[in-house]
Amino acid sequence: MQYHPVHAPAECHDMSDIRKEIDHIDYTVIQLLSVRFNYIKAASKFKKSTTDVQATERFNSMLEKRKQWADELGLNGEVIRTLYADLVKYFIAEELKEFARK
Ligand SMILES: O=C(O)C(=O)C[C@]1(C(=O)O)C=C[C@@H](O)C=C1
Repeated sequence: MQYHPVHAPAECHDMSDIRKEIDHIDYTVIQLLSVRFNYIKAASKFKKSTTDVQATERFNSMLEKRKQWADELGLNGEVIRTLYADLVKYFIAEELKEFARK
């Protein structure tokens, strides 16, 4: 992902600069989560059962990959894994609602 900061971390003059960047980063992350959510809702079209919606094998491999990516990028992989597990459980609940509507 390309993120274009106004100030790089080392160029921030004060906490206001720091917090503006943090707000901008988090808004970008949440925008992308909302884009991700649209794909989740579209996924239910291709699923034949609630077991397909839950896709446990993909759920587990997807979490492992995020953990690996996080570790490679200097974050705590376990923390990111837990964060994604919580997030995607919410997405699965929404996908199940979408599946029930079709
Ligand atoms: O890959 C799928 O089958 C999806 O529905 C997407 C997704 C995800 O959010 O990444 C959601 C539910 C499944 O548990 C696995 C993955």
